[in-house]
Amino acid sequence: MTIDIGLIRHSWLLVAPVAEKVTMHFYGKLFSEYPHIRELFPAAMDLQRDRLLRALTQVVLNLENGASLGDYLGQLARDHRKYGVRPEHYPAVGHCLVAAMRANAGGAWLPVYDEAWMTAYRYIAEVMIQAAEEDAAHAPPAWTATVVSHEMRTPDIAVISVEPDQAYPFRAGQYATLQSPLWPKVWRPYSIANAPRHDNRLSFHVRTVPGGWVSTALTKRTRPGDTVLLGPPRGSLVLDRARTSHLVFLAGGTGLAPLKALVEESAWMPDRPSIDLFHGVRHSADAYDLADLRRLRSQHKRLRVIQAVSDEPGQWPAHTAVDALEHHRIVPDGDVFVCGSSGMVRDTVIRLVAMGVRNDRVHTEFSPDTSSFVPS
Ligand SMILES: NC(=O)C1=CN([C@@H]2O[C@H](COP(=O)(O)OP(=O)(O)OC[C@H]3O[C@@H](n4cnc5c(N)ncnc54)[C@H](O)[C@@H]3O)[C@@H](O)[C@H]2O)C=CC1
Repeated sequence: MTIDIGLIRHSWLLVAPVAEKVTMHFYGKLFSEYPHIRELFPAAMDLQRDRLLRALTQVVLNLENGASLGDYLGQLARDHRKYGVRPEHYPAVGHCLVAAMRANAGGAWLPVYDEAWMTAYRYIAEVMIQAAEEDAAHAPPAWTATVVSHEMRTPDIAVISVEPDQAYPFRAGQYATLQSPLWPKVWRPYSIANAPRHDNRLSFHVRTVPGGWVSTALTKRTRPGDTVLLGPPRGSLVLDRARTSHLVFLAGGTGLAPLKALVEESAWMPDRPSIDLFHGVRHSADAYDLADLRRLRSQHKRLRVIQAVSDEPGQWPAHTAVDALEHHRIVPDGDVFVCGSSGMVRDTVIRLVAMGVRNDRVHTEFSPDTSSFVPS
């Protein structure tokens, strides 16, 4: 089948400015015409709507690039298995999507756009159904994991270790989506804070987000012996083992989690890289992982850990992780990994590039179906 990329792009330009209206219309139509599909979704749909928008944008932007579109759709399909999506749901979604775009294009929608989108959608559905089937041959849609330890390290940061009920293959630096039984169908991403271990355990750094359902459930209402659900591992914040001699890690708050996993992984490499890990926190009391970082430093002689405190008047020099990097006059000559809030990541990358660090040496997490990596 040939997808008419020109028609898809042209029609997308008509609806992109009213994309939110399109998604509202889409879900309204989907749930009224196919009520059985409603039960796959959580009660509150706000984040879900955003995800659809982002997924559609990714598809439209990547139509020429078969390999990257295939990878993206494959990941989307594997991740959607945990929602209970089945092949028979795809035609309903395609039908409602095209109808929602047509209805919101201000009368400018042409019949040829219908055909172009249905052709593209059939291709997307085929790729996703096949990827989900292949995945089902060796992995469950989600893993049940038992909480084995739950430590409140500060009044609002918990370090939680879980043991999945079956093997959970992942790479250091990746993240998983978590669901608490207190909020069925609501998933939130958290980085896995350790490299793969023989006992299969995973640890997560969770800060209570005010009003955040999952983060509050995990920090305040979860205890050892409880279970959580884990979606499949995702993300590309991983080490390229071939080119690691000196690494700089810049973490903001609980953005430390994936970088700690990378430190652990590199500690086991035959040619251990030297690592400068900068951990930025707002107040000294937020340095929730000092004891573990000290333990890591004793195992990894080429690891340097520098804590930076940004919001304490009287502390000098008051700084963020990247301020501390400059203060120590370290000029990164290898890969630099940055993880924290989206503002921290954005501003840190700007500073790094201004310092002369090459763009392709800077690694950040970008989750394609969330605007930024925002647990809540
Ligand atoms: N828990 C996890 O597994 C992961 C969390 N994250 C994200 O990391 C963030 C951590 O948040 P919190 O722990 O509340 O820490 P936070 O956002 O309060 O601050 C941590 C540090 O980042 C600095 N910072 C904040 N904005 C900055 C900016 N624009 N430029 C430079 N530095 C800046 C602060 O001054 C502080 O030193 C959250 O946005 C979370 O979504 C990211 C990946 C994994």
